[in-house]
Amino acid sequence: MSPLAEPLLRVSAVTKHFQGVEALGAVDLEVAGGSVHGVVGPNGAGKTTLLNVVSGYVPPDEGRVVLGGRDVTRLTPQRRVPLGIVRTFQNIRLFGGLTVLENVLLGQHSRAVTGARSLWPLRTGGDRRLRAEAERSLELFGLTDYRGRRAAELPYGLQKQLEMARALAARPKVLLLDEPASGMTAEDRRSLVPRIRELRDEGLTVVVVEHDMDVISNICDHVTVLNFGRRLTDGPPGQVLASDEVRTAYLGT
Ligand SMILES: Nc1ncnc2c1ncn2[C@@H]1O[C@H](COP(=O)(O)OP(=O)(O)OP(=O)(O)O)[C@@H](O)[C@H]1O
Repeated sequence: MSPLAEPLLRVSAVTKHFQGVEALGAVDLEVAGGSVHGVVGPNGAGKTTLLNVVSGYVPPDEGRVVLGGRDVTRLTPQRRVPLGIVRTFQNIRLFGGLTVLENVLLGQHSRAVTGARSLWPLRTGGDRRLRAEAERSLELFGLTDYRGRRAAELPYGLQKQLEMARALAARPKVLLLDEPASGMTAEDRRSLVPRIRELRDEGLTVVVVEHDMDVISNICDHVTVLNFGRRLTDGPPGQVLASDEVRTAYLGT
């Protein structure tokens, strides 16, 4: 990002404590539109808390979250989705009894309305445009052949892909992925990389928390490293991941 460009997402001086533990201490994050931005760091560094603050699941003690110039710090997660902040979770949260396609259709409607009307496309078969969009999300994540299967029946790696397909269906401006590669087979991990790149090439902005450094270095334009709730450093992945201070933070030596 050029120093003059306004980031699409800006987190400013966010602090969060849990019972005296500082999970985040005055953390800044600037995410350029159309980029993939990685957030890495050792266990307990504050990565998920940062995603929770950006998506609205955890209110910060101090600091601000601004999307496209609009302050969203006080909005609920549900109010942030239609504005374009959509996330996946470390622990999968799907509707196991619904089909793969139905899960994606529900994802589409989380961007507009909540309550009974949000089930409208399931009841009526949905309109063609929404269907086509849902099919596209399924295709992108290799789920087309599974569209009629109950989500709970899918193997774990495909459930993770479905979580991403459903989040994508909400048409995010910023897609927040919490450990998308965790629990996936090596093959699933390999297929994740081109999928996320393709989304970025289409203009989507992605913030990804991930422990797999191969995935991070293959998909990210920029990486922020957290350590003990503080921003240790940030920059291009090659430079950041090779730095001595980052290696020391990970190895604890
Ligand atoms: N709801 C909570 N209640 C109490 N403490 C919490 C809560 N959420 C996070 N913490 C604490 O805040 C700190 C940061 O946790 P967080 O989950 O954000 O780290 P992380 O970098 O995502 O870790 P991991 O890589 O293990 O998922 C940890 O000390 C954690 O125990």
